Amino acid sequence: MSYVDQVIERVVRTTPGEPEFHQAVKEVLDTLRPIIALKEEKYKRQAILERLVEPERQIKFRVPWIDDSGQVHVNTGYRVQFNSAIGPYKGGLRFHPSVNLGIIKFLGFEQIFKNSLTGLPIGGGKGGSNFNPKGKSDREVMAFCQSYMTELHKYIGADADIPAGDIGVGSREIGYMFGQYKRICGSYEGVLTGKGVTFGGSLARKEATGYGLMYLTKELLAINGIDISGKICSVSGAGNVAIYAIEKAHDLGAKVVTCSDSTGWIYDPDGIDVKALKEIKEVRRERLTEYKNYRPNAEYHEGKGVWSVKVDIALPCATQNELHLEDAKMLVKNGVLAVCEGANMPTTLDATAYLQQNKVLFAPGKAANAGGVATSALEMSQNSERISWSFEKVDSKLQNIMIGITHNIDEAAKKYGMDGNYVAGANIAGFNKVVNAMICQGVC
Ligand SMILES: NC(=O)C1=CN([C@@H]2O[C@H](COP(=O)(O)OP(=O)(O)OC[C@H]3O[C@@H](n4cnc5c(N)ncnc54)[C@H](OP(=O)(O)O)[C@@H]3O)[C@@H](O)[C@H]2O)C=CC1
Ligand SMILES: O=C(O)CCC(=O)C(=O)O
Repeated sequence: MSYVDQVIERVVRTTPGEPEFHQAVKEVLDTLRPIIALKEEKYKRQAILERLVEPERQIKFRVPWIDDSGQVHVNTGYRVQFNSAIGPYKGGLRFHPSVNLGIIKFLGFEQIFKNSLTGLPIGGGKGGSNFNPKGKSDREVMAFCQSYMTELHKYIGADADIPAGDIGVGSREIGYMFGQYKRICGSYEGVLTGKGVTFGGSLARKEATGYGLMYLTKELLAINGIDISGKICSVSGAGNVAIYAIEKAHDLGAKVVTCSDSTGWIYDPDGIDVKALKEIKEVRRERLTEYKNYRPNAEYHEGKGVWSVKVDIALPCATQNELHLEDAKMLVKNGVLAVCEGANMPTTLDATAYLQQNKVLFAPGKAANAGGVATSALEMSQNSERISWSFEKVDSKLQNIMIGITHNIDEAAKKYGMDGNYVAGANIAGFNKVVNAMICQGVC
């Protein structure tokens, strides 16, 4: 059995019940085979892969909180500090009822390579809870966030581990957690990113993941001789990443005709109205059923279906494993040119393979959505310097980072004879830097 297969087998055997983590490890290690083969003995002796797939630390804790009626609830909190070879742990917090250790580990593992691709000094981590913020009052969300931070503060710090947002965690939650950290530690420091701009947040962080996705998509198409202007796109999700991906796609001359949430999806042939979407999702925190009140010509459908619409570019921006083989087949049948992932691991392994076999340009999330964490790292720089940069300055740095990532993954794929395989390109480029740092730092 090859070294890669031994490590995959060991991961599956020793971490039962973590299918998303297994999926992420398989995807990365499979594409790294040619690189690992070049130095197999050295990596084996150093147990590089065994160290890479084992988190440096995983923290699991009780989060008790009181609802508005006086009832006490208990949720489980997590923080997985995966790899600090190239910088302090960095990665978001997810509050969603589906959260478990395996999901946080897959996200933390992906984050190692993503953060490496940004070119900035940040290691990989992720956290969250099975708490569901949906339908909770602001006071209940605050009570939960304060309780979560009361435990988490022991393990994080501006130079140690810097969490941010993810599904279910936006500026409201980050604000409550920042307030509690400050209160407990008596320290005003850049311990979280995605903060409000009046207390240390960076301009353009809110927009960064979605905008970054579109900067990379535009560049990837351009490398392949295609102009993004005039292209029709489908987006899934209606949260932070989806909203700002749609906004930037429209700025770039493309038209997004779909979005979705966990209950249904919208088809708007005139292009999604971003102002209405922001009002529904960011301000009123409502369901997408409300969209028809703003745009009577749009269609609302229950359940899933965005990938059945004929488009040039598909942008999954909701959650993991939301684009399946049947969806990939439908997209290919409808002539899709590119699939660029705004979410983390939204495309299943067989769907990814099908898209690649059918010559669809496929940009994996760890490259395509890296603009969020990159801008978080820019927020950390501003916090350290005690200054705030203008929106334009941050946005221009973000554009340069995303263009850099696009060329980096393209060149890495070419260098190892896998021209056009951007999954391999992203994994190779991310891996090389982290492994080099791990070897230089000795056995730790
Ligand atoms: N925020 C960031 O900066 C970054 C986020 N990401 C990734 O992007 C994705 C979206 O994150 P973000 O936009 O921040 O999260 P949000 O919570 O802002 O939005 C998530 C959206 O996806 C929908 N959704 C979530 N879970 C499911 C599900 N199980 N089935 C169907 N729809 C679902 C939500 O529906 P509903 O409205 O009903 O809840 C919502 O519309 C995630 O994969 C995240 O890890 C990646 C990089 C950075
Ligand atoms: O901004 C960050 O630190 C993390 C963003 C994130 O969670 C992600 O890239 O998946």
